[in-house]
Amino acid sequence: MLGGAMEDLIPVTIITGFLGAGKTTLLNRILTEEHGQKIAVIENEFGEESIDNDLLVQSEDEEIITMNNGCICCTIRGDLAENLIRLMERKKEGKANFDRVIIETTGLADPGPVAQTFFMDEEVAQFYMVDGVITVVDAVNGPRTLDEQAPAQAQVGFADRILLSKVDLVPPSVIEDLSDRLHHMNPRAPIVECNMGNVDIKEVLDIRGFNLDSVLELDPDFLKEAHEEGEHHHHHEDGCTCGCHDHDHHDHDDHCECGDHDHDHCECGHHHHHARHDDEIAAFVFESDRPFDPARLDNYMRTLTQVYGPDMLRYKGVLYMTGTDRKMIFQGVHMLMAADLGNPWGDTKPSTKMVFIGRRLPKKAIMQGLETCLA
Ligand SMILES: Nc1nc2c(ncn2[C@@H]2O[C@H](COP(=O)(O)OP(=O)(O)OP(=O)(O)O)[C@@H](O)[C@H]2O)c(=O)[nH]1
Repeated sequence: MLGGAMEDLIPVTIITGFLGAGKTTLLNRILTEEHGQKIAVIENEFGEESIDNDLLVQSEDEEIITMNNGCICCTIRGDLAENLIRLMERKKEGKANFDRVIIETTGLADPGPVAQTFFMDEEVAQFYMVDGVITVVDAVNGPRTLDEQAPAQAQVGFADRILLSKVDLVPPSVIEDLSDRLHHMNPRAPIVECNMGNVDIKEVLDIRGFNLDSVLELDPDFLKEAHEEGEHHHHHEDGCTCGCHDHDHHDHDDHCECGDHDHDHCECGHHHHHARHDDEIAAFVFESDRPFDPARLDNYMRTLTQVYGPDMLRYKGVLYMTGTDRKMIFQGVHMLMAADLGNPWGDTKPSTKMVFIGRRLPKKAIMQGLETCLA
């Protein structure tokens, strides 16, 4: 189960970001700041020599475990669980003193399986909870990395917070474009600029990204664009002349045949917000004023995750359901889902808002599928 945010669980922050993005710089900054927290660090890197370990400032209070015989998102995932358990045993024996853990992944790691360790491994889940996934995106190399590297995209899709590093090295227009792009890939994650890892600690620790109680905050502009785009589809189908026969995929650019890959200037005259980059990872939002039928939704979500789970990075929603006057808070990571009753709707008009972040998900089919679950 996700989100069993019990007070005595040790919060774990997962720092990801592509090679050279600035993860170690950020981590060093956190470790040197006066925040009064005792932090254990798990460093994962490739290669036999632990280089980053030497780069990390070390004080006597810190536990630093280096895992350099493989990648914790794949080959040595079991070792991560083992290390976490060993760390907890040492804490119990009074040999290690920490009240939170930070994991720095390799630049190529997919944070999904790393986060899943905390839900799938029962022993680990007994002691630890994921607080959040922080993804560092480099403003200098980020745009190219996102174009070329699937793991970099997954890291963005998975993030609870995106930290933009090296903003000191690029003009504001680059930051603006990159932020815009990241926001469309993952509207859930606030984007925070950080220079040499310099960021308010509150943006990194205790963000409760996996907490079921946390509200779903989506930028109204993103929602507005999502609506406009929906309207556009209908309009488009009525008589578009751009020659693109697969309008459902227009926003993802998958099968667009209009031949214009810079859709900002697509000659069909329409404005394609999402298609500026052929990003594998994208987000969409489902909204409705009608309540869901719980059994139908449960059934549908199970089927959906069975088929598309590997490509469903993060999904979250505040749901309007029949049979209760309370909000249903729902979220998932790949195949794992969890739902919990939240506060009563009270004076607010009940409505559903769900966001899906994934790898080339069939947006139209999922929207239609969800529609059939409405009462
Ligand atoms: N100018 C500038 N340089 C930065 C910033 N953040 C990091 N760097 C530099 O970028 C380089 C890479 O930073 P690291 O923190 O080692 O990056 P990393 O993500 O840990 O790299 P890997 O462990 O190789 O994946 C270093 O030389 C840093 O000093 C920043 O905000 N501005």
